[in-house]
Order: sequence, then structure tokens, then C-alpha cells
Amino acid sequence: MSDFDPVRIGVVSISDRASSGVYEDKGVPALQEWLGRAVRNPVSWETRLIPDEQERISAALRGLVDQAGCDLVLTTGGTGPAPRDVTPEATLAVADKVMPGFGEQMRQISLQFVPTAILSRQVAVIRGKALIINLPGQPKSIAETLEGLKDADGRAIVHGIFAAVPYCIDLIGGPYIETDEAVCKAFRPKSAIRPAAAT
Ligand SMILES: Nc1ncnc2c1ncn2[C@@H]1O[C@H](COP(=O)(O)OP(=O)(O)OP(=O)(O)O)[C@@H](O)[C@H]1O
Ligand SMILES: Nc1nc2c(c(=O)[nH]1)N[C@H]1C(S)=C(S)[C@@H](COP(=O)(O)O)O[C@H]1N2
Repeated sequence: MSDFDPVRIGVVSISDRASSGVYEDKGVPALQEWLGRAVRNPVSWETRLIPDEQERISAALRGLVDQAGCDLVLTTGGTGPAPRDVTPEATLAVADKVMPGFGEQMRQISLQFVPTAILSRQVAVIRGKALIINLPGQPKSIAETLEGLKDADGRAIVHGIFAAVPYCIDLIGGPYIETDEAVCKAFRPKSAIRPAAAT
């Protein structure tokens, strides 16, 4: 039996064109690929592909947290300034608490990659015992923002936001998430680190 807590993760791709079949969705696969490498716990996935419709996005987020029981939900797409970009509004509408540091740090990271990083209005919120985080729609931005920027020896130049996700989920009463340090080292205060199970 695994020593790791099971984790339920929702991954939501928000794109008019991918959801209507104009192009293939790369958002859900990119999220699952990165998270599958970073998270050591057994993961059960909930995936959604929806258009840029505010009420549908909020309904999907409520369903993922309240009915499906997700501990963590990541969205991709719809965070920019265009009229149909409404993911941040839809996310704030289901929030119990807003966590501004995630959006601030993601824009800092993204600026290392693209000067248009400041166009993303991405937010993160707590709903119940779940953390919901918006990522930009460009599929490559998923690994960029979650993992951050590293030097040639793998040392962090700018920390990816996923480093703070496990402890955040501890604090809201969720499962103890462990990561592969080669992908992303999770930071916890020493007092919050669970001793490794005896083998
Ligand atoms: N789910 C996706 N799958 C594949 N590529 C995507 C996806 N979402 C976005 N992209 C790519 O990233 C670019 C920027 O994403 P953005 O969310 O701004 O798209 P958009 O212009 O709002 O259109 P749409 O909502 O129809 O994807 C897109 O033009 C597309 O090339
Ligand atoms: N890391 C990263 N962040 C990024 C980008 C990117 O390519 N990489 N694209 C930017 C651009 S061009 C836009 S318009 C905004 C919002 O994108 P969205 O509407 O697809 O969410 O994210 C920005 N943040």
C-alpha cells in the first residue's frame, strides 16, 4: 500500500476554440503531464474542457470542489484582457478567500519568459478545503509558472508557485502532498514536515 495520501485534482481547460473542436486541447494534457511528474501521491483526476462562459466556469469549479471533492483545481486559459476572458471573475465568484500571492508570483515568473506576462489577470482562491489556481492559456505557461525558472544546475532563479501549494493545502485541511524535488521542491516550515514512514 502507498504511504502517500490520495489526492483528487481537477484540471480545467477554458478555451472557446479547443472546446468547440477548432483546435485540439493541449491544456488538460499539459496540466496532467506536469502534475503527474511533480506529485508523488496517487492522484485521481477530474478533467473538464469548457468555453469562456463565466457561469459555466463557476459551475464547473463549484462542482469540482463541492461534489467531486477535489483538493486542488488548476484552470488554464481565459485570464487575459479580451472581452471573453472571464476566468478570474468566475473564480472570484466561488471564493471563500482570495490568495493574491499566487497571481503576483506567477506574473513575476512569466516576466522572465514573456513581456506580455502582465496581461494575465490570473487569481488563486480557497473554496472550502480546496485551492483553485488560474494559469494562462498558452500551454507552455503551465510548466513555466508551476516550476519557475532554474539555472543550469537546477537551482531556482525564480520559485515556481507549486512550491507553496502543498503547505497551503495542509493549512486548509487537505491531504499531505509530496513532490519530486527534481521537478519542484515543496517548502514547508520544519514543524510541518511529516516524518518519512519507516520502510
Ligand atoms: N486549450 C488550448 N489548447 C491548445 N492551445 C491553446 C489552448 N488555449 C490556448 N491555446 C493557445 O494559446 C494561445 C493564447 O491563449 P488564449 O487563452 O488567449 O486563447 P484565446 O485567444 O482566448 O482563444 P480560445 O479561448 O479560443 O483558446 C491561443 O491562441 C492558442 O494558440
Ligand atoms: N508564462 C507565461 N505567461 C503568460 C504567457 C506566456 O506565454 N507564458 N502569455 C501571456 C499573454 S500573451 C496573455 S494575453 C496572458 C493571458 O492569457 P490567457 O487569456 O490565455 O489566459 O497571459 C500571459 N502570461
